[in-house]
Amino acid sequence: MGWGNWRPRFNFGQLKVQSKVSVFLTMILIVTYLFYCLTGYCESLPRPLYDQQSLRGKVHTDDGTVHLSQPHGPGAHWNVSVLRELPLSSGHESETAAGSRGQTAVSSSDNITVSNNFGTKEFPQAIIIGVKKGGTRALLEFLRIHPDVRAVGAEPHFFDRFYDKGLEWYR
Ligand SMILES: Nc1ncnc2c1ncn2[C@@H]1O[C@H](COP(=O)(O)OS(=O)(=O)O)[C@@H](OP(=O)(O)O)[C@H]1O
Repeated sequence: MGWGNWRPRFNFGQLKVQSKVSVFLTMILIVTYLFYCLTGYCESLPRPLYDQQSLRGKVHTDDGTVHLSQPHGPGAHWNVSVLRELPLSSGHESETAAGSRGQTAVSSSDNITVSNNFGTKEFPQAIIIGVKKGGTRALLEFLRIHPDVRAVGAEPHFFDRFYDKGLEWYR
């Protein structure tokens, strides 16, 4: 056993096979990634909301409140839903007025306003109030179809249950 017997033992045939396999696996990964991208699975970021001019401003009220009906009798129950409308921008208005409401709106030349107010905390611009079984849910769902309307998912019960938590909680 001397130094003369030592020789590096490279198995070039095995290396070739391994590199072919790794290239093949990389190709599979790339093809899979492209497939998922093409079928829409890469859309993880929230999309900006496009303000459509023809559908603008139908929900907005001056005092921001909509009263649907009044409760009758003792124990009558109010249903309250909260609506938030996206900026009412008419092309030139968006930068100033929307900005003063803490929202970001960018107006483009073809009258499409891109507004991105994710993460902002604002009070609602309209509140749906109605008795139990008065059909408030149906009204909310119809309004929610409008692309400029954002509404809370469930009834927030701020006025009857969580009023003590204050306006910061409500916002
Ligand atoms: N347009 C119209 N016409 C007649 N009835 C209607 C309408 N829209 C909603 N509804 C009925 O209203 C009931 C639901 O009301 P609410 O959304 O206020 O329900 S809840 O109190 O919040 O649970 C619910 O009634 P029930 O199915 O008897 O529960 C709905 O069917």
